[in-house]
Amino acid sequence: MISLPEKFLEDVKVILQDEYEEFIDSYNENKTTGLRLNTMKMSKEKFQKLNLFDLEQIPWTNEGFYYDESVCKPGKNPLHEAGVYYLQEPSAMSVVPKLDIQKGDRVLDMCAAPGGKSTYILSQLDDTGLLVSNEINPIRINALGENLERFGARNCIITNTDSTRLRKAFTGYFDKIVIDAPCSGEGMFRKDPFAIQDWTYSKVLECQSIQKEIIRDGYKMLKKGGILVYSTCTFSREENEDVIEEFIAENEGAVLIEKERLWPHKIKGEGHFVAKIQKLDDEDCRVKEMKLKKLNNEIKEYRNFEKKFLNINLDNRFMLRGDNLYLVPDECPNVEKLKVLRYGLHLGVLKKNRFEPSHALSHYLKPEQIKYVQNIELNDETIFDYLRGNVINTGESRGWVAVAVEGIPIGWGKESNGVLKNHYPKGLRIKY
Ligand SMILES: C[S@@+](CC[C@H](N)C(=O)[O-])C[C@H]1O[C@@H](n2cnc3c(N)ncnc32)[C@H](O)[C@@H]1O
Repeated sequence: MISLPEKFLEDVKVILQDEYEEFIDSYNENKTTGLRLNTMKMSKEKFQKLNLFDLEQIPWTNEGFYYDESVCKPGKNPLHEAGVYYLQEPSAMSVVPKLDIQKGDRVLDMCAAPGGKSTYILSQLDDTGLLVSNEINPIRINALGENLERFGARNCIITNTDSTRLRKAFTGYFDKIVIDAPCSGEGMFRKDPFAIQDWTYSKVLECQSIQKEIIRDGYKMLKKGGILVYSTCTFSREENEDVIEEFIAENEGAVLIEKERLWPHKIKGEGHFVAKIQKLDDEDCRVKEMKLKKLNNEIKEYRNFEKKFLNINLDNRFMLRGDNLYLVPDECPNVEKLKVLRYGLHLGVLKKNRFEPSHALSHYLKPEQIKYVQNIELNDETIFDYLRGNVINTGESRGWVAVAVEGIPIGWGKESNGVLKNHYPKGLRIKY
């Protein structure tokens, strides 16, 4: 049995009373592990037909499955690199369904890295609406960028700022907001011994003060009728009910729709707290649309690439940042005052007399939108060679070719004289 902080145990005993022993016994069980399907890339039916990893349905999430990490490693499967699924702790999958995302919604994820909630929101938006995915930490934001890119994000802006600046930019703008707040991480104890070492009661109180600030700012960014979902992976009353109750008491128009605790002795998961609030009061919104310059000659090389290698013609909602070309979301607020990591989909780089497509573009496009696709079966070792950065002998000379696994594009290669030169990004190449 792992050794847990005394004060933590005392507080949980007060909350759980008769159930306390059952809760303590759950620390003798193994941690649970799950994956969540990206339905923009593969249907549930097709995924289940592949019969991988001996999966078991997670009851509260249609797209979520348990797997047993002692018998399989889904993180090392090429479908993971292809963005077909995301590895996520099962109880954390209970958060996004509470948002009841509708196609076309404007959604904000305020504390987004590494992307567990944002990737889920993206698949539910299904290439419509807008996701603003924000992360305050400039290092953690890189993993967020990679995960969103892998999921095939187009209608997504990634910002790197604090809640106050965000509030000033987006007052009254969003239909849905998720705050997966920084917390003392008590629900991580079974998963990560460092979380136990790192825990102190002062950390609980420090987190509470940050949480109160974030929820205040978050609420201001909702439009009338909008929904805010607040969640933590911790058990303390201070960071959960206390934050929500104080907030509701201070805001007349805020209605608590539901709150739920997932306990590891009651469900198969590490534990979570989720509260859903609706805003009934008015909020003035002054957010302006981003002004886009029509680009013609500047993007000539992109248009040449498109004509030669794609089967689609993208709308002229382009933006140039240096020589980086972006396709901005259909609805794009002016974010010029914020620090932005991605303005929608990064299409690629305009170089002298040529266009080089981005890795993100290969993940966004459907195979039928690409002229040349080199498909590799999941059980063919060649796919691992590609992911390691090796060249592939194809015997053809088609130029830009998307490499796909089970029909899902996973990256680019440039083919000439029968050889496909590898363009899988160096930082993502696998070492096994
Ligand atoms: C629980 S994690 C988010 C996990 C993420 N939602 C997911 O599902 O993958 C909380 C995040 O809040 C960020 N954070 C820390 N302090 C913050 C603050 N003052 N304002 C906003 N976010 C903060 C942390 O960097 C961390 O990435």
